Amino acid sequence: MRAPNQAGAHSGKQTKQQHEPSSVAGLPARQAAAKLLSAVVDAHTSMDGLTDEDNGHPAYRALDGRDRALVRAILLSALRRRGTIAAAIAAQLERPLPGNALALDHLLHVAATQILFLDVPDRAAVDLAVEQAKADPRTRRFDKLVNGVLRSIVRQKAAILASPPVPDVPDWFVARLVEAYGTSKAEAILEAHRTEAPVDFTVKADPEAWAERLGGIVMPTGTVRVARPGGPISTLPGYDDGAWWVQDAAAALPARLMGDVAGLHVADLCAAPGGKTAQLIHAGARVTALDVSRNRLKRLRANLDRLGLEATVLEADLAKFEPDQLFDAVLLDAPCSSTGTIRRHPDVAWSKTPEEIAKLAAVQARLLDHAVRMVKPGGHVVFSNCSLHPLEGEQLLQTVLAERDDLALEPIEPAAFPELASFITASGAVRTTPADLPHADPALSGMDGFFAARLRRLG
Ligand SMILES: C[S@@+](CC[C@H](N)C(=O)[O-])C[C@H]1O[C@@H](n2cnc3c(N)ncnc32)[C@H](O)[C@@H]1O
Repeated sequence: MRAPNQAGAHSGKQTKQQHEPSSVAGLPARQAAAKLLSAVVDAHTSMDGLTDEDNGHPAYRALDGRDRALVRAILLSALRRRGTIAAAIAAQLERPLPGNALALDHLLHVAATQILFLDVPDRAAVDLAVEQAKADPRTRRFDKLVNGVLRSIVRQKAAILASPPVPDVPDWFVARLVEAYGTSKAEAILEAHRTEAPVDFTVKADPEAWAERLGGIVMPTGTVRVARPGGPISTLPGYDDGAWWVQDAAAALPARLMGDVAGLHVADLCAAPGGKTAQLIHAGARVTALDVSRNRLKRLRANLDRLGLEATVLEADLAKFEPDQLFDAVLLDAPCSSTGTIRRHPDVAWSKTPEEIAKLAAVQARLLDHAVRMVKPGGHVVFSNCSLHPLEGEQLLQTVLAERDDLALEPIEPAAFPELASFITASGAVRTTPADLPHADPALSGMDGFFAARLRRLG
């Protein structure tokens, strides 16, 4: 198949997209999927924002519930398997698409995703893609190429899916993983990323009984894990009674590193939507939960209400916050690149950039400085985030500790936390990745990438 030449394809930047009104069923959903895919990979926008039911992308909000669900499904698979899909498309072309053929590229990705990974009839995926190409001046002349490439992918589907895996994240991301974890662990992380994450629950009590009721298993760390819950979360048993909350197995670890917090006044900084706040209150702490985001604090309040738990909630920017008292202990679950959550949010690998990771590391160092000032001398500060990149974890901590003499790392002892032993690093911090907590069933494997360290304020 011949790829279009540079002159024949126009980038979104050069030509305004002019969609003709479409009466073809299913076409608006595919058009919206291509627009949102472009927003993630070209404009580095997060999928959560684009698919927000009230404030999301207009093309998404114009769809009904069924089409919105289809767009989300297309995007999740298109981003999770982007390398595989790109390779399948490239293999059908005599030469690569030019870099400015973005609209055509996104259209092909959206259609190939449906053919390879979704339960959409192949014929519908191909025909709608051809219609989509014809409806857009940037792609109109390539309708035959679209048809040929996609039909070829349909014919080769089994072989494509059986071929050796290629990375489904950008090259820089692979390089960072290899640098941090070595080739074989990096490959295991990339493999874990290919399967959708299970749903994890932190339960107030009796994990075995809840695992049975929810149709899941109890993980070695105490989290209840369900591969495919039988319906929306809010319809599951125990939801209305506040018996549990959804929280990845790795996200449940940092609060536990604070040890026995019963009776202590603990500040949960960067607290929303409140998973760790709930753990701390449930463990007997008096908790002040602070976050800068009003919307996210609304979710925190709703979550605590449902769980029947109480905290003092503060809307404030931690970087400017001056407490009128010092806390016994502080948890800082800092805003980060979220690259540890790639299985749940496959857009993260494509929407984040190395520059952003460096900036976020600097923000976190500043927030940690404020967090330390808020704890009484002798008190614990647990610092955590859901990044896979050492720049935001191991390296950040090393720099902070080298710069200040009022802070010491208090290593996590495997004897005190035997269930965490395999995640404890040589220096006594906790590091998890999606390749950890393996299970024979990939749908029950893995956990988010997290870094957590326990520090003590000395003076
Ligand atoms: C990783 S999330 C926290 C997740 C939460 N700890 C939990 O377990 O549910 C990071 C949070 O940091 C908040 N945040 C970002 N910058 C902040 C700042 N300068 N001050 C306070 N909160 C901030 C964000 O609004 C976000 O809710």
